[in-house]
Amino acid sequence: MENQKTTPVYQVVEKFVSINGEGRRAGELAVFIRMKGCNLRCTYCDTLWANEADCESTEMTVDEIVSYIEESKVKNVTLTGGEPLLREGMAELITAILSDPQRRVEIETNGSVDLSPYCELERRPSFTMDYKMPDSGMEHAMRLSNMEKLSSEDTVKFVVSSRSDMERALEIIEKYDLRERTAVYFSPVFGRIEPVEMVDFLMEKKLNDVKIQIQLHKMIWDPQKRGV
Ligand SMILES: C[S@@+](CC[C@H](N)C(=O)[O-])C[C@H]1O[C@@H](n2cnc3c(N)ncnc32)[C@H](O)[C@@H]1O
Ligand SMILES: Nc1nc2[nH]cc(C(=O)O)c2c(=O)[nH]1
Ligand code: SF4
Ligand SMILES: [Mg+2]
Repeated sequence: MENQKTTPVYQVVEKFVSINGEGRRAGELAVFIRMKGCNLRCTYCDTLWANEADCESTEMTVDEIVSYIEESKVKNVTLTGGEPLLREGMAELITAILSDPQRRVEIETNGSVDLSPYCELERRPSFTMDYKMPDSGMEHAMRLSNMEKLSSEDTVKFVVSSRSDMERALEIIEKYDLRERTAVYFSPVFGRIEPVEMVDFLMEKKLNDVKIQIQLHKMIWDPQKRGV
């Protein structure tokens, strides 16, 4: 009995179907599963509520999450948070979701958690990995060994607040040859920087193969609205 494996449960703070407002599949329908809790505290986080210890959550098993996804009839699944990769049993959940060959799993992750265990899965999820900028206050937490784990199916996202953040992003892009490895996105911290300033930066630096993306859901709904 002592070695009996316990079934993992996941603390889910919200689940919903929407269009993906971010990343390579922006504009497509996706099912979102948002996990509670985060190890970082970015200055701009739009989901801080999900990281609070007293945030209400529902304990869900793998089977319950997969049933919810199945019932939605939506193929794109986004696991987010909080920080989804802090949870025990994430590999098990990803494998169960991907047992349907039609589905795709995208993981929004904060750059501080080792991606290796998930790269070794039989079907690998797609990572949208933030590299946290100086203005987030969390750059010190970046796990640089993740850079070499990224493939052409993944994305590195720089969520920038200022010109100096963009200068830093450019240093990182060049240092790790990111455009040769993976997709590279710049996204504005909502309301903190004018997107036109970002376009000007790309033009000034002749920065090819970098995409600017504004969170689409915040254009469609009230930017504070949850569950969309
Ligand atoms: C809420 S986080 C959850 C996943 C993970 N903790 C992370 O940081 O990647 C999802 C995405 O939203 C972005 N984000 C959070 N607050 C934002 C804001 N105010 N403006 C733009 N993007 C934001 C994060 O940078 C991240 O790419
Ligand atoms: N519509 C919508 N798309 C998203 N893509 C990534 C999100 C996230 O919070 O990780 C998100 C979100 O919160 N809403
Ligand atoms: S890592 Fe993600 S969830 Fe955590 S504080 Fe930063 S943006 Fe928010
Ligand atoms: Mg969000």
